[in-house]
Amino acid sequence: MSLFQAQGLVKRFGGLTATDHVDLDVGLNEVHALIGPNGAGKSTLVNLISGLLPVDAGRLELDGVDLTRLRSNQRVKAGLSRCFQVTSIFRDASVRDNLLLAAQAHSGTSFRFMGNREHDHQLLDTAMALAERVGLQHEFDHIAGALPHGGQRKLDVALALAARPKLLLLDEPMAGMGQDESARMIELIRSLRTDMAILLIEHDMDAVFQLADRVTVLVYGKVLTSGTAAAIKSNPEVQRVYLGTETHA
Ligand SMILES: Nc1ncnc2c1ncn2[C@@H]1O[C@H](COP(=O)(O)OP(=O)(O)OP(=O)(O)O)[C@@H](O)[C@H]1O
Repeated sequence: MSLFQAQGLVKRFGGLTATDHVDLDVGLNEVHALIGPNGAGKSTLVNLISGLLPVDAGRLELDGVDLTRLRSNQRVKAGLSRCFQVTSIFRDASVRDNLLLAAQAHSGTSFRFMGNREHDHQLLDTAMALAERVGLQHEFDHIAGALPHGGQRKLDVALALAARPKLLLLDEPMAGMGQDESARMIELIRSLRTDMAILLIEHDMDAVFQLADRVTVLVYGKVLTSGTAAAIKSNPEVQRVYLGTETHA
């Protein structure tokens, strides 16, 4: 039984069908990558899943909860967190303050019976634990906007983790990174899968094939094929329509 299921998703922009009856499922602790050439509909699909765009048809379910008509913030509460292609951090605030805000936002009613001091300590512990989770504990007091690009992406991941997601959507986490930063991000993503499932949209095929258990290939809004990373890598049709075009690009 899958943790997450999308069934028959459709999204039209005028005459263009950007998402054409897409089915997708992600299992517990699975890293599932979504790939496809530019304009294939990856971002649209992620926007439908996270609730940024309403679906025209289809159904979304996470851990038995129907997400289809829920707003983005309700989907976060149901266990769906998202990192953005463009980082969503507060650049002028410290790593600590970014994480404190996120911890506060997701603290819900769990601190209801605590005094103010105890509450503040608990939030600080949570913020530090999040920093440690992504390897930013030594940059805790640094200004977020002054972190190197890879550090900012890690902070973005930590902000998404504050919601304690069951499914984490990562939209091009390796974008704009050099080789060393990419390698560290790959390690981080690999370490997260013990706690959650991950849907990864990524152009870096090396990263995709290092991380993904399964891969779904989108072309012109439709699922071309879906399978294990090894099966996708050796699929001649995928090589022709996607990997081949990447090589030539
Ligand atoms: N808001 C919108 N209004 C109209 N057309 C849109 C809109 N968003 C996306 N599209 C179109 O839908 C199609 C899919 O776009 P989408 O951005 O989802 O693809 P993508 O696979 O994420 O591409 P990329 O890899 O370049 O980010 C494209 O033809 C795009 O022009």
